[in-house]
Amino acid sequence: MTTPPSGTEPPKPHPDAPAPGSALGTHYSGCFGCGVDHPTGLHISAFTPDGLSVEAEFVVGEPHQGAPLLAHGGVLATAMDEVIGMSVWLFRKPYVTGRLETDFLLPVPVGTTLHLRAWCNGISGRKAYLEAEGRIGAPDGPVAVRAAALFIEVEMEHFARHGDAEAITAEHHDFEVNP
Ligand SMILES: CCCCCCCC/C=C\CCCCCCCC(=O)SCCNC(=O)CCNC(=O)[C@H](O)C(C)(C)COP(=O)(O)OP(=O)(O)OC[C@H]1O[C@@H](n2cnc3c(N)ncnc32)[C@H](O)[C@@H]1OP(=O)(O)O
Repeated sequence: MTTPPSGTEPPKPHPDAPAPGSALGTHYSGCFGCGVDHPTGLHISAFTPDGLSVEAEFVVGEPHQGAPLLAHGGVLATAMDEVIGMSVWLFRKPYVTGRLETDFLLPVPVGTTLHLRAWCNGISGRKAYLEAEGRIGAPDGPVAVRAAALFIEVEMEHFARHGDAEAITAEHHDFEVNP
């Protein structure tokens, strides 16, 4: 379910994608994954090396423990969800997570810098097929976490209808609630 149908072309960068090397801002200041105003969030900040994929570093801290001095798997899955969500936003359409599969290959001690990378394997209709990995200590370090995801394209109205339209217009000035 997270593998693109055969014949799906690899994606090309969107004409409005950020330039290679650009930092990606937060999509919402209150986001648990990337929000700058979130008091206890993961505060993941990322950049795109190529307009198609995303790279970020996440330092595992004491608030992220599951077992003593080891990262909680759900926190690591959140980090994967976040960088995958950032990477699909490069295609300049809103998507939500439909399915997120996570493989935990190595324990991740508190204090570890996880080097995260997310990329898209293909888009077919409303479905985007994505992957991510988290490597310990360096961009070519051992893979501790791997994820595969199916994200589903939605209208911006999805967030207004189910969430807070005013918060969206406050941060996405191009979004009109009643266009
Ligand atoms: C202030 C601004 C805010 C706005 C910012 C916008 C830009 C964002 C930018 C950057 C983001 C960066 C970071 C984000 C990171 C976090 C992402 C998250 O965690 S998102 C939250 C968790 N996910 C949900 O809450 C989804 C809840 N689910 C739903 O709302 C619906 O189920 C939805 C929209 C996913 C699908 O519902 P339907 O009614 O539109 O469509 P149907 O027909 O059910 O599905 C379409 C196709 O997808 C398949 N599908 C759907 N769910 C599936 C699943 N779980 N597994 C497999 N296939 C699935 C279906 O089988 C169908 O396929 P067939 O067209 O028939 O081939």
